[in-house]
Amino acid sequence: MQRYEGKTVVVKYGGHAMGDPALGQAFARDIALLKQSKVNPIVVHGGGPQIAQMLKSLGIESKFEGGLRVTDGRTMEIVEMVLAGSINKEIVALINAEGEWAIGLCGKDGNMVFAKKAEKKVLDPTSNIERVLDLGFVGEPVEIDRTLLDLLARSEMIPVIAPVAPGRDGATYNINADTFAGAIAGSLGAKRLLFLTDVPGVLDKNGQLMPELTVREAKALIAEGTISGGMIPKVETCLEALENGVEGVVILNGKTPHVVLVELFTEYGAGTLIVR
Ligand SMILES: Nc1ncnc2c1ncn2[C@@H]1O[C@H](COP(=O)(O)OP(=O)(O)O)[C@@H](O)[C@H]1O
Ligand SMILES: CC(=O)N[C@@H](CCC(=O)OP(=O)(O)O)C(=O)O
Repeated sequence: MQRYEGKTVVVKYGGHAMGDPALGQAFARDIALLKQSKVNPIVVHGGGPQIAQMLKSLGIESKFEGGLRVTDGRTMEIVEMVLAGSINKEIVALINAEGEWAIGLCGKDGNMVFAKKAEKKVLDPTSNIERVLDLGFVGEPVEIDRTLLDLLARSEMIPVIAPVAPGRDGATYNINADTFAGAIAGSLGAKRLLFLTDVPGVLDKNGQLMPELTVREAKALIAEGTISGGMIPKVETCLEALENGVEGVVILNGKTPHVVLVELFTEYGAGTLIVR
């Protein structure tokens, strides 16, 4: 445990890893245990499937471009309601039930994160011309003020953060939770950034877990197509976080009970560790 004492560990808790009450409780227990072990845990959560469900119940269709939710004004209201409201408070309550003091936040609180409208470019396969996608209120984090997080690190509180942030233009932006977690971890120079997803980690051509990867190896796996789909932006976020000063990033299965503790406190860990 000593290896992480006094160190910051950012845990990205994805929407696909949530839902099962027993798993949720095990996750909250791990986070509580980190705090009790003098580690500084910070939870950044997603909630893609839960947003989709709420939109559906309101008769609004979910639309994605390049893995990002096209977010008009009405959708942004629902995204904020679900992410910074119900999901955020659910995670806070789970951690509090383990005897700790969690505090639910989003980028707006304490002026923690400012975003700007995302400029996602795609190459049109037929014309080979690059075009900029208009994703509405999808943002990317551009300014992070660590004052509040530093204050909380010295307190009993565990921050639980939703990936919603204001822009200097007065709008509210929806940010991909992986991107948001990477930006927070980078700004704090975190010791570890853990991504809890729905696969054991990065798998090789034969579907076998790769316990450790360097930046160079990860780039090669993307180029040869072994890393594909949703794993591409996740690994790219990992590489960016490493460039920004995070010491190690791990992709692991959030559906395995107590995976956070197994990763941090056993010799072999649990998922794929990516290092510089
Ligand atoms: N080499 C690979 N190793 C593991 N998963 C991969 C790989 N290539 C593509 N994937 C896909 O990436 C998915 C994880 O990305 P994503 O669905 O975006 O995760 P999340 O919703 O947790 O953010 C896996 O479920 C898997 O289908
Ligand atoms: C811009 C964008 O796509 N934002 C995401 C934010 C939530 C998220 O990323 O949740 P997961 O981690 O569960 O996928 C969305 O609206 O779904």
